[in-house]
Amino acid sequence: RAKWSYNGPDGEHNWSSNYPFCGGAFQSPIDFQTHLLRYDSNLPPIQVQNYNLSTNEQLTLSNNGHSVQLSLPSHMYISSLPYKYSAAQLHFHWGSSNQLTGSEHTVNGKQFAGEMHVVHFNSDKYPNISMAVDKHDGLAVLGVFIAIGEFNPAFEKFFKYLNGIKYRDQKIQVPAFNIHALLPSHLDEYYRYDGSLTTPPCYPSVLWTVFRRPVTISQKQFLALATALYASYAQESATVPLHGNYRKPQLADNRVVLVSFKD
Ligand SMILES: NS(=O)(=O)c1c(F)c(F)c(S(=O)(=O)CCO)c(N[C@H]2CCCc3ccccc32)c1F
Ligand SMILES: [Zn+2]
Repeated sequence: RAKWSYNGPDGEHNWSSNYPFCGGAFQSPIDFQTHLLRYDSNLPPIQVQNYNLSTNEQLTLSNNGHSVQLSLPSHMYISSLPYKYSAAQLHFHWGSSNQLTGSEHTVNGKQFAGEMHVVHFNSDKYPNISMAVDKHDGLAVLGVFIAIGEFNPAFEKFFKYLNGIKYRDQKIQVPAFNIHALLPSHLDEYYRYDGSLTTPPCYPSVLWTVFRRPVTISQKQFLALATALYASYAQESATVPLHGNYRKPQLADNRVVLVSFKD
C-alpha cells in the first residue's frame, strides 16, 4: 500500500498516481453550492438504532496517522436508508490551531472548523466493511460539521484521552458512551449525494448524508484536537503534527445534491 498525506509530494494532487479512483468521477468532498441543490420531500429524517452504547462496553480510540478514529460496534446502524447500514468507525477532519477551517464539505464556499464522519457499511449485502468498501452501494457516511461555540460534554468523553494516542498506530480502550449525543439537532435536515471516500483509495462507494446543522465544541476542545496528535511514530525523532487532514472540494460535475429542507 503506497503512503499518502495531505501535503508535500504525497499530497492530494498526487494521490491518483497510486490510487486511480482518486482521479475518477463521483469524488468527495464537494461544495454545496445553492445552484446544485434540489429539494426532495421524500427524504426521511435520519434514524439510527443502538447509538446509546452502555458504559460497560469499550471502544478502541486510535491514531491511524491520518485521523483520530473511534471503533464502533456493528449493532449500531442506520435504519432509514434503503439498506441496513451498520456502524464501523467515526473519525475527524480538522484544520490547525490557528486555522478554524478544516471541514471537507463546504456550503457556498464556507468551511467549518472541522467535520466528523460516522462510517457505516451495507450489512444487508456485505459481511464486513472490507467487502463493502469498494462497492457502489457499500458505504453510508454521516457527516457532521463542527463549529466553535459551547463546550460539548459528549465530545469530552473521548477528547480527554487524546494524549494517550499522540503518535501514529497508538490505540487505547475507552468506555463507550451515547454516540447519538455527538449528532446535531434536526436529523431531518441534511444534504444527500453519491460520492466517495475522501482518502485513498477514494472508492466511489459512499452514500453521503451531511447534516445541515453543525455541532459545537469549545475553542479549548478544538485546540486539543488540533494540537494533540502527530502523524509520525513515537520513536521517530522528526515529529510530523497531524493537522489540516481535509481533502479540498472536488468537481461536482453534473451531480445533483438532494436536500431534505426547503429554505
Ligand atoms: N472521509 S472518509 O471517506 O469517511 C474516511 C476517512 F477520511 C478515513 F481517514 C478513513 S481511515 O481512518 O480508515 C484512514 C484511511 O482509510 C476511512 N476509513 C474507511 C474507508 C477505508 C476502509 C475502512 C475500513 C474500516 C473502517 C473504516 C474504513 C474513511 F472512510
Ligand atoms: Zn472522513
